[in-house]
Amino acid sequence: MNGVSEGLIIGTTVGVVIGVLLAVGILLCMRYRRSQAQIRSSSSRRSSTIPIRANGVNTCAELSTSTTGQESPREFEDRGPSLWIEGPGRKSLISASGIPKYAYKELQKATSNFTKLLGQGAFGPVYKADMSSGEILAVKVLANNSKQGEKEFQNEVLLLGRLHHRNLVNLVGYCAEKGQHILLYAYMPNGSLASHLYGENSAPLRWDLRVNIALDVARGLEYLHDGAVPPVVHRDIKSPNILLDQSMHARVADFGLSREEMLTRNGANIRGTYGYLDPEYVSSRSFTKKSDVYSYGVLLFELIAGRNPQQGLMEYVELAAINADGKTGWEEIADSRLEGAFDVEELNDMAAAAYKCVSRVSRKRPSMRDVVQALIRVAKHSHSSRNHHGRRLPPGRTDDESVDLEASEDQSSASGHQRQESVGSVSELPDV
Ligand SMILES: Nc1ncnc2c1ncn2[C@@H]1O[C@H](COP(=O)(O)OP(=O)(O)OP(=O)(O)O)[C@@H](O)[C@H]1O
Repeated sequence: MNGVSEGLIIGTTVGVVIGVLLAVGILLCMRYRRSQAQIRSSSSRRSSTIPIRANGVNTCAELSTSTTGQESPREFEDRGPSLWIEGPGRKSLISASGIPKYAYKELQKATSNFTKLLGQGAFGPVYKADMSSGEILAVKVLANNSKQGEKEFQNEVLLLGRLHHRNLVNLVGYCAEKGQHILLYAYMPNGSLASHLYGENSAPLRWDLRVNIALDVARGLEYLHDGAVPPVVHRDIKSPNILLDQSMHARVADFGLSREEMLTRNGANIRGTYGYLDPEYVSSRSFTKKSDVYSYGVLLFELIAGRNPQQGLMEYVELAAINADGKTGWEEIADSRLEGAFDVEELNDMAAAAYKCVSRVSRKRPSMRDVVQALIRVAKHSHSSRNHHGRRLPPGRTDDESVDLEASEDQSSASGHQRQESVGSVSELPDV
């Protein structure tokens, strides 16, 4: 009898424990579901505050899983539907496709009432902002008088919220208050490539840094052309739009913003910057990825020659091309500030790639994917000769690039591209 009552007690206790555990489990499950639903509705409320306007090539609906996008939103999304970020005095919910909205007052304080001017661009002034969280941002206030301000704002907020790459100046927030349209970007402490190439107070850029910058920009553009779906055409690649971060990595800025149209002498409207404009675009008015490739070729020649188009860069290039057969002999246009400290083979390979990019016939220009592969080989050569002659890594730049270069090579061979190992492999680019 004793045995029976003991069994009854044990059975009842086990039953009660299981019941309690089940009840707690169900409760936790319900709370979790409710919090997920709240997050979802809150994030969709936030997304709906972002003005959306699908508008041709400069709009991006979704990103592909392209291997070129090291920081692709797909990766971001895979970590969960949304992330919370917290800073002193504010709490923002970031949805996978959205970006945080900042209060005008907060920006007013961080920019000392919009007095810390970094510079003035075609879209309006850019200020440095010291946020209370300790973050430093660049705040671009879109000019009120800009006819296209609203459209550009809508384009960029929507587009940049979805584009993430380490070679792009990523949008980190926006503000739409008091009739103002403001874009917030990561602050690039080393300024623009133009300021390094042409600034009187800047030390000359070393050759190995120029090679790295060329590859960084090519990767940023490759991501825009081949990683974004639908593809994004930049339309204004030039040295002032290439910014350098704290490690001297280059990042492409100002994409998604459509510049005010310029009037040509014959009265027709074109967009972009003189000297970088694809001649085919000027005659056909049709801007394509290959028009970006042309502007990128001009930028490569800027890196080589230390001159900009306003200083007669392309005339200089055409003169040199007469002697250079397109592949060798480019050293005669090398920037005098380099004082001969460059590898002739690397310079010729970079110039040969640049020359193909600036072909007058767009279909003869390489894709950015091909340019990246050619520049990887130049950069690899540059890295290995630096290692051979003792390490001379730029300040802040680590040797992890060599790992990156390997990874990208693997990707190209995985996708069936057969590449030869010599530096002279730019010959694989289409002939001009
Ligand atoms: N994220 C940033 N970090 C640091 N400085 C920046 C940043 N964005 C812009 N700047 C600086 O602010 C100034 C204005 O930049 P903006 O991009 O508006 O115009 P721009 O590229 O000089 O000219 P344009 O608008 O004609 O292309 C430039 O000196 C630029 O280097």
